Amino acid sequence: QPPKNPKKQWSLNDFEIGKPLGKGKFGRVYLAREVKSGFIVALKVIFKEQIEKYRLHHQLRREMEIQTSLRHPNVLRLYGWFHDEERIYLILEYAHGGELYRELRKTGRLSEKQAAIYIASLTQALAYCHEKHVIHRDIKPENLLLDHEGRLKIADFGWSVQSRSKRHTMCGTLDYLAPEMVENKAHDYAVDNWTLGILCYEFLYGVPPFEAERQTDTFRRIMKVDLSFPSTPDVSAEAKDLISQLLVKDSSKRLSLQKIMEHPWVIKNVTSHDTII
Ligand SMILES: CC(=O)NC[C@@H]1CCN(c2c(Cl)cnc3[nH]c(-c4cn(C)nc4C)nc23)C1
Repeated sequence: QPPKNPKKQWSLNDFEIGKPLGKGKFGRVYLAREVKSGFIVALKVIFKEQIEKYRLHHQLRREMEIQTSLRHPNVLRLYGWFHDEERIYLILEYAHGGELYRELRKTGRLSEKQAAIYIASLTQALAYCHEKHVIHRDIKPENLLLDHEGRLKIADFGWSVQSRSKRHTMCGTLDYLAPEMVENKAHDYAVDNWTLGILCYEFLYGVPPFEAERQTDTFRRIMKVDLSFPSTPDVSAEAKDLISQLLVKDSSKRLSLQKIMEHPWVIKNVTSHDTII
C-alpha cells in the first residue's frame, strides 16, 4: 500500500473520467479512475451555480462533513473532494452492483431472506448514523446501492441533518423543553424507523404500502396508516409483524433499531455471515 498523504489536494488531473453512472440531485456521477493507484471511484460533479441558485451551500457542506466522517460497511464512503471555478467534485466509493432499485424492478420483489439481509444492513447502518447524531431522512431504493458482493450501501446524504445534539448537553434535562421540541427530537430519529417499515414492505410486495394514484391520496393513506397486506405474494406472519411494528403513527412507539435486530423475522433469515451482527 503506498503511503497515503491525507492532506493531498486532489484535482481533475488525478483522475481518468469514465462513463456516466447516473444523475445525483445536483449533477452527474461518473465512473473514474485515480491515475496513480488505478483505484476506481464514483466522481459526483456538482455545478456551483446550481448550488448558488438553490442556496444550498450549507446543505452540501453538511452532506460532505457528514459523509466524510462516517465509516460503516453499509454507508457509501466519501473519500474527499475538490473544486474548480464552476464545479465541485465529490470523490465517492464506487458501488459495483449499482442501484438496489434496479434489482427490485428486475425481480419484482425480493425473497424474505434477501429482504431481511437488506433490512438488517440498513438497521445497522442507521444505528451507526444515529449514534453519531446523523438522521438520513431520505432512505429510498434509489439511494441504496450494492457493492460487488451485493452488500447494501446507503448513499446520497443530501438531505440528512446533523441533529442539534448539543441541545442534550446544553439543557441537560428535558424539563425546560416544550413538548413539541421533545416530540420533534424523537420524531426526527424515528423517521428512519418508519422508512425501514416502508422499505421492508416494498422489498416483499414490490410496491410501497401507501402507494396511490394521486399524492393527496398517498398523504391521506400515510396519515391514516392505511396498511393492508395483499393475500399474494404469501408473506410470512413474522415479516408482517415487523412491518406493523414499524409503521406506527406515534413515532415513540415504533420498534427501535435494536429491537429490529432482535426480531424473529431477522433472526430467522439473517445469519451472522450475511451481515455483521
Ligand atoms: C444514490 C445516488 O447518488 N444515486 C445517484 C447516482 C447514480 C450513480 N451513483 C453511484 C455512486 Cl454515487 C456510487 N457508485 C455507483 N455505482 C453505480 C452503478 C454501478 N452500476 C453497474 N450501475 C450503476 C448505476 N452508480 C453509482 C449514484
